[in-house]
Amino acid sequence: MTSAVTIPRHGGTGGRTAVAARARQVVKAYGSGETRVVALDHVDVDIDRGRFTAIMGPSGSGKSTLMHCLAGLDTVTSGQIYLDETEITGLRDKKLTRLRRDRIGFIFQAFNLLPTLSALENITLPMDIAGRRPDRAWLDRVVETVGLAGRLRHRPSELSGGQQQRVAVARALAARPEIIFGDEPTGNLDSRAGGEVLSFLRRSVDELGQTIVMVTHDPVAASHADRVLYLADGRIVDEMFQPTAETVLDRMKDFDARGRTS
Ligand SMILES: Nc1ncnc2c1ncn2[C@@H]1O[C@H](COP(=O)(O)OP(=O)(O)OP(=O)(O)O)[C@@H](O)[C@H]1O
Repeated sequence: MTSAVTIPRHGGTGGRTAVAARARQVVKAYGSGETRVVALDHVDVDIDRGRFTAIMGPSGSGKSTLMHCLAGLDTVTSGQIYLDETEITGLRDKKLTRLRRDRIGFIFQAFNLLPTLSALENITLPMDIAGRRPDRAWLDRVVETVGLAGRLRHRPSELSGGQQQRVAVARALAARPEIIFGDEPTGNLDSRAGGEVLSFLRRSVDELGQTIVMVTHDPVAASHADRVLYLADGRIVDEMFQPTAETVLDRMKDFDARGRTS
């Protein structure tokens, strides 16, 4: 363990608010007239800092749209999104790009690693681009947390899918973003590799104080979260704290029985 690193704990928010991100009355509509689709219908949500939140719901319910709007990857039709105290809706492109680069981390289903770079070079690439010097002690801690020590000189093609996604997780964690968004981060992995990645995400919340929001279809993946939000037809219709795979699955069946899912 490296003692030089300050580890924020639950409750200790480092002077920031206990809510990492907020959506207020967010509407996102695509198209117009007959083809208009309301993907988000007046969504209000607070994302707690230092917690792991999963977003679930049937196909087309608005999960990715909500994540993209919260992360400033997509604009909203109306309403506001805040990252900590910064309202990101209304920020101009340049400022938004810088905010995403400096304050938000992403993990996608496709690992998006550069094939010619080593694992370590991939991990530090976003910081290199931003001209930021990686905090060595933090980087060591992250690499240790995601279990990559000994693999750092390997190229992505020399790593398994699970290891590649762990590099992507380390890349997201290395810059110490305020919040990490994951869109089906284990969607391309078998259950064992997926389980490993999920436990590293869990550890990064418990041990590094990271805030994570993850879209998933998988009750087992959702069971690693502290809280599950359920979307249906662009609205948050339910939530669950301290989920287990069984309780999540039961809740999904319940929705099915009530005809709320497609
Ligand atoms: N670029 C777009 N143009 C038009 N409609 C869109 C666009 N993106 C999403 N939609 C629509 O918005 C709704 C919500 O889509 P979204 O991708 O957020 O759902 P999801 O819950 O993430 O679905 P899935 O689980 O299938 O990925 C859907 O009806 C979808 O067809």
